Amino acid sequence: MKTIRLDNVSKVYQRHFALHRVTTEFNAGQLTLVLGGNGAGKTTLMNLLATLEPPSDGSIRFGDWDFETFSRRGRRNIGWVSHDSLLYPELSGRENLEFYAKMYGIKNPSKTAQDWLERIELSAAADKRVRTYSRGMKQRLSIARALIHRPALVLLDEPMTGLDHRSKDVMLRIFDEARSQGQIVVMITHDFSVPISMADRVIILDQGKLVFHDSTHEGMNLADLYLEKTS
Ligand SMILES: Nc1ncnc2c1ncn2[C@@H]1O[C@H](COP(=O)(O)OP(=O)(O)OP(=O)(O)O)[C@@H](O)[C@H]1O
Repeated sequence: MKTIRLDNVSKVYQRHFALHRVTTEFNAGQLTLVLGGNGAGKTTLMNLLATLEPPSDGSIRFGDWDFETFSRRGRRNIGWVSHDSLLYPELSGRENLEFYAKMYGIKNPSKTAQDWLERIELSAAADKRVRTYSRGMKQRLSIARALIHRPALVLLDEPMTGLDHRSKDVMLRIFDEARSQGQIVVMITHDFSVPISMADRVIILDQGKLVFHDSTHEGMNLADLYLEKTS
């Protein structure tokens, strides 16, 4: 999947526009940061991209597929990191990853799990139960859980909030890898310590409208300014 294209997309809840005529696209090999204050429509946008709910109006195309087809046949191509880690606390980190690898039908689940444990720097704690992990360790494992099947679309809802430096560094490296492997990466953040420069593109939502999108260096600086003003 090379591009996800939104054309005049609106989402209405009880006569309230959570999103209002949003037109934009997300491309393979790009990391897009989605910014905006409370109630701006960020979560609604993620829910539409994850095909959890359809738009009220407008169209979303996932590569060659329309929304309906992608929601029936394409969900396997999504990796989502949200507030729910979807990890099993009584299993070890390794067991969690092996479980998900098997669920996705990955050929060599043990080796794949081990590779991921190394990439997220959790080899030493691999056989401890997840309930004993720190927040940062859980979050790193949760990223590996979401990306283990190499989804074409990676949705990240505030993945960096409250993380220690080491975990942040690991996350940034994993996002970079995802981008260089041609995945479409979309990340919501409220965390103003996330470097804007890590993104290829920034979009800002305000009361459901897309008020800013840019991928140039100057644009990134403007987005930085916006963040300073609104934080
Ligand atoms: N299921 C729903 N039913 C009714 N209204 C909703 C629903 N989901 C979202 N909204 C409304 O749509 C608007 C956008 O909400 P959304 O959660 O997408 O914003 P957000 O940018 O993610 O905000 P936050 O950062 O506070 O989570 C808000 O006014 C919200 O109250």
